[in-house]
Amino acid sequence: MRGVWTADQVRAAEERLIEQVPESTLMYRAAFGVAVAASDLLREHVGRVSGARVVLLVGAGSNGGDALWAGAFLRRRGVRVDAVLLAPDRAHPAGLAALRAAGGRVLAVTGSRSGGVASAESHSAGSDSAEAAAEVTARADLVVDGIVGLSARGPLRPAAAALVELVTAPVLAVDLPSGVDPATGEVTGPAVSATRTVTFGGLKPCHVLGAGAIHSGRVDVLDIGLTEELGTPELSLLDPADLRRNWPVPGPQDDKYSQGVVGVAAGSAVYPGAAILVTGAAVHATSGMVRYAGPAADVVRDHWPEVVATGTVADAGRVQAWSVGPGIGTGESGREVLRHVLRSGLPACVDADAITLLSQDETLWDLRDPGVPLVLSPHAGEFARLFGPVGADRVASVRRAAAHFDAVVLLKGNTTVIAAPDGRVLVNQARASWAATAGSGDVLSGLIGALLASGLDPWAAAGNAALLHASAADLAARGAPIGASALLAAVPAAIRRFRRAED
Ligand SMILES: NC(=O)C1=CN([C@@H]2O[C@H](COP(=O)(O)OP(=O)(O)OC[C@H]3O[C@@H](n4cnc5c(N)ncnc54)[C@H](O)[C@@H]3O)[C@@H](O)[C@H]2O)[C@H](O)CC1
Ligand SMILES: [K+]
Repeated sequence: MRGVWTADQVRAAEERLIEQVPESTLMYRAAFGVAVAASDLLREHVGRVSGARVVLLVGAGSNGGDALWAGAFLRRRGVRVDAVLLAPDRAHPAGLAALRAAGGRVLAVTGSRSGGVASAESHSAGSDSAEAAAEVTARADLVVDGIVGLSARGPLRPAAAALVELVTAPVLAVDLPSGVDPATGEVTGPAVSATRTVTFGGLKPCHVLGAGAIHSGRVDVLDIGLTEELGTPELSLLDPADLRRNWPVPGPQDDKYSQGVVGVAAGSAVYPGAAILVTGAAVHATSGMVRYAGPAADVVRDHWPEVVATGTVADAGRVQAWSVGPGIGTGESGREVLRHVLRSGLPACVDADAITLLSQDETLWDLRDPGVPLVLSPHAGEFARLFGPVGADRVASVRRAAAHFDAVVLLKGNTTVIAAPDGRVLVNQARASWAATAGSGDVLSGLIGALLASGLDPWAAAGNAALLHASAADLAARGAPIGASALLAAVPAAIRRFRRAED
């Protein structure tokens, strides 16, 4: 599992570390890491380091300081470095002196009320027109983004925004791509699109959430001594090694019952698709047995002969967990199915129509045994019905909902957020949006139900299912749109890939 820490946590860790190590040492370490990454990128994209042109975009804070020091290190490798100071009077003094001493060129740009590069003023520090800054930026082999870091607030100021829009070269972001909200990953205006980001101590929310994850490019975490001081992460990400360790596979002593039998209550005679998809996902996710209960029993049997299918949940037989909801409808028959599942005292993944039913009829909650795990897996619309609009801070909303319902809540989306009632949060950022297709959520329900039946902790069940689901979508799509059936068919290949994956 990889941790993700908030800006406040990082600052607190830095304060503790500074009692042992001078602040400037941390900046050298950070800047040295940035310079190494910049050299790598130059080799990769330009084929050389010495003689290549690097432009540093430098803001008012220590993020700019990191960039300036990195520029000084790069000068020693023969790189031609231009620093564009976006807040010339507040540029990091020691960093600026170091860059100058190393022979770096400095251009100062200040924004005006009307904003933008064209209205920049000159500054005593250098040659200094906004046009000159725009020109060097447009000609750079690599741009180092030191505009803002952890203390970024709101959209980029106009001068920075205008320069960012001119960049065509690969960008190395220092700590995080400027223009992205550090806490939520939200992008509401011009923002740096980094090829690579070098961050310090640990990942921050903007590296893994929403548009921020895309704008960050590849993220390298550099331990400058902070990592030990960071404490409990705010969020976590599952990595392939977690999935490999967690995904249940049969052992020599296992039989079809011992691995956990999953019950599927989904679909209807008129809409059998959900039944087929949820059941199919459960069949592919784990070995053992899947029982289907509902009006689509005949179709399910035709499709998945290995499934034990019955007409009603009451006749389903023994299961260890339920996957309930997709396609059951929001009328009385669906309500009766959900009642049965909630009364059963078994772990359940509650999705789709079952979520709508819960949002319409509060009394359904009373049927639940509070000691038994529940996973709610809404999309944003269902979440809104259940708990109110998600808002910009998805993590905070989902965490509140999980505590409120005393359930694991998995909010689907390009960034899937999975919160446990005790406040733990997992996020899974899909690399592409191929899973945004009808029926894809049904597949996820089946995966979660199967993992619950195998006895996995419900938070881990939901998280592992989300990671596997996104990976199956990528594998199936390979660059072209897919339907949920193709996603479902790719589930075994995705499991195989994780089970073979190296750490
Ligand atoms: N603790 C660590 O991990 C280390 C961090 N380092 C680097 O330091 C920055 C954080 O530095 P800080 O001075 O706190 O803040 P910023 O550089 O992010 O800049 C704040 C500065 O920028 C102005 N500003 C805020 N929002 C905007 C905006 N939208 N547009 C333009 N300007 C903006 C604001 O006025 C402030 O003055 C961290 O990211 C690391 O890169 C260390 O060097 C190593 C240890
Ligand atoms: K930055």
